[in-house]
Amino acid sequence: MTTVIEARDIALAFGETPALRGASLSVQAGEVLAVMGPSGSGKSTLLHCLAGILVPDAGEVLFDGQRVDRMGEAQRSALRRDRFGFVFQFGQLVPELTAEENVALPLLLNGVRRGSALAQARPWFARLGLDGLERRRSGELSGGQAQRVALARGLVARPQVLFADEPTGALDSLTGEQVMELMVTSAREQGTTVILVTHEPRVASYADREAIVRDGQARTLSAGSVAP
Ligand SMILES: Nc1ncnc2c1ncn2[C@@H]1O[C@H](COP(=O)(O)OP(=O)(O)OP(=O)(O)O)[C@@H](O)[C@H]1O
Repeated sequence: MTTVIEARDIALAFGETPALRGASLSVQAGEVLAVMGPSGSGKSTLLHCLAGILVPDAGEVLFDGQRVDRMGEAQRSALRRDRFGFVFQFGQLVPELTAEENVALPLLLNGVRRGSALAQARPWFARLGLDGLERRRSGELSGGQAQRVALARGLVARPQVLFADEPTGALDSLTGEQVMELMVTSAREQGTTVILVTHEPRVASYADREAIVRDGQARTLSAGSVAP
């Protein structure tokens, strides 16, 4: 197994509030890892450090052997754009753009020409059960549809790692399970590693492995909760 991304003993405080206190975690290429733990334990902060959104005060973050914590903002931003995909709790689609333009966005930001970006975006609509919704804007989509569009946007550029922070948190449980199933299946098909923050054990059951964050520290449980 190859480690794709790793946190080594990272600490981060927001002013007086310690969010991470010596958290370590390593994620293998191609695996789906669920990050669980109580509210306020540091899950999102850990995800943001792994993704190069936040820089820890101490410790190391490595992606493909490179020290992410030593990179400048421009380099981290390029890393996020070129190698990572993101899905958040509330899809955060750009409301002025159509669904297919939203999906194509990471490709457009990577310099792919519009025609080609839209051509790569379109197959995702059939794959995620969104046929016919290509031209809708986010205000004209249901929560589950919008989240599937956000998922397609997260995966369209075939990122090495998809970071998902409570991707089903705003959905009812049936819709949430459909989104999870699509996320895990699509990521596995293209070999994308998934790091998924969730409160919900049912959501975590789609993962290969779980990491538990408590009081700013992480520990990983061995495999055993493989997708049904
Ligand atoms: N931008 C911020 N400014 C100040 N404090 C913050 C900030 N972000 C997080 N914190 C604090 O850091 C700690 C960890 O927060 P974090 O969001 O990582 O936890 P979490 O486990 O993801 O929580 P939840 O499950 O409720 O989303 C909490 O005490 C939180 O209040």
